[in-house]
Amino acid sequence: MTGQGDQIEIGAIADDFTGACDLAVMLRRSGMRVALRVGVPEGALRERADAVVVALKTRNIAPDLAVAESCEAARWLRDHLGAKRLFFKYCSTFDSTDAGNIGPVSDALMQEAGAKRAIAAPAFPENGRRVFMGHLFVGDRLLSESSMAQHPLTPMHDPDLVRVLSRQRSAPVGLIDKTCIDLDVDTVRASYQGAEAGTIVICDAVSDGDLDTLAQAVLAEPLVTGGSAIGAALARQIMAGCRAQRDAFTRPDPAQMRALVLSGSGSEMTRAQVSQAIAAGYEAVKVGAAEAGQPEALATQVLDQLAACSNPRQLVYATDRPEQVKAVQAVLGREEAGARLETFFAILAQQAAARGYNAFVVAGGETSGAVVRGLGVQELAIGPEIAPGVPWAQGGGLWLALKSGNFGQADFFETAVSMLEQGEPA
Ligand SMILES: Nc1ncnc2c1ncn2[C@@H]1O[C@H](COP(=O)(O)OP(=O)(O)O)[C@@H](O)[C@H]1O
Ligand SMILES: O=C(O)[C@@H](O)C(=O)COP(=O)(O)O
Repeated sequence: MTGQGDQIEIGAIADDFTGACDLAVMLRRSGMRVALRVGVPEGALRERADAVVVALKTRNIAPDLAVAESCEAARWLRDHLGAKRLFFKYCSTFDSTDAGNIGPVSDALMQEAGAKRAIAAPAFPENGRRVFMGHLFVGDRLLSESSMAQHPLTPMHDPDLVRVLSRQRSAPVGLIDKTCIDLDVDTVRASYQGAEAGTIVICDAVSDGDLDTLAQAVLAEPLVTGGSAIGAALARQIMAGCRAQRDAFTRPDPAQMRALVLSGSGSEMTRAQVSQAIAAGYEAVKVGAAEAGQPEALATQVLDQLAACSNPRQLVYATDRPEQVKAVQAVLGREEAGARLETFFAILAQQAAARGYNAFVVAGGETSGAVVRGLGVQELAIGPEIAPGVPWAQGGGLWLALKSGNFGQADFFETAVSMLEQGEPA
């Protein structure tokens, strides 16, 4: 497809790091060469790429800061790379609060892209996130009845996405529902183009076929917003008939590999994954927000404890039941509790890398953002997919698997570590 000096097909801005990896690997599936940059980038792109994903940590920061960083990234993608279209990646469970940041960032990116309207398509059917009549389902439950209602930072209590997004922006929010998607691409496009200027249109999708219809309808649009699955559908359209590209990912020498699993996610699936790893014999150290007030000392203590054991399967986790998390938040405050643990994991990763660990499996979006920043990794090459939406990635001499809270099966940690060890084909 495109080469150095050419325009890139998709310039994407992700609101968290696991989401960035998710999007990158979903784009890669169609044969695109994907580059992932950490933080607001500067300068030129060194590698050849069809799509570039900028990983930001803007999901839970003040809306004006999220807007400023996202716009800066958008300008880089447009002005330096000539991105043909912008893509705003947020969570397939629409993680946000009434203050934002999906609404404010989408509004600002519409302006940057010169878009009259934009779709909002969070559905990720392969991971059980579907939108029907504007309502988001996780598996067979409405969003508000799923474990997302208990999320430590963005508890989701309303499954009606038109209502959710309407609270985050003053311009209109529309809906293209499944009955429209089931007609044909032209009808979907006409419905989208008929929406009043400034509208963000929530889009139903219960299958990848629905997302393909939507992608065809908005292929020429300057901005698309949603989850990684609509990104993958766009990439399928763009890459139809093109030859798959090889990417820059290489595996570690198995003899040199030292892995550490870090879990700061409170999500239901991560809780199952932590339990399974402990049951499978991982050396597991639990940390809490109270003792994370002294992050350097705690990190040293944890690593000393791990160094004293001969078990190569090692896990450090803050993951706990929602009641326990709420109890700690009641004392420290939601933000302080989360920030303390994120700082701890960032320092722990730094210290671990200095002691020779070179492969990190990290559970949790905010946690992954903190860890990657702590490690100072600035760009990642995307490798093989461990589970839908979770790749191994390589950068700064390290290998990273950044897992969204609810992604992967119960044995994810062992699957990830053994996959890298055994050198499955990329
Ligand atoms: N035991 C705990 N007590 C308080 N906060 C916690 C605890 N465990 C994790 N957290 C915080 O909850 C947040 C989880 O967010 P994140 O890492 O994005 O996970 P997920 O991907 O599951 O949403 C982080 O800020 C983390 O520091
Ligand atoms: O779209 C998704 O579901 C993921 O890519 C994602 O963003 C999940 O967020 P975290 O669970 O906070 O990592």
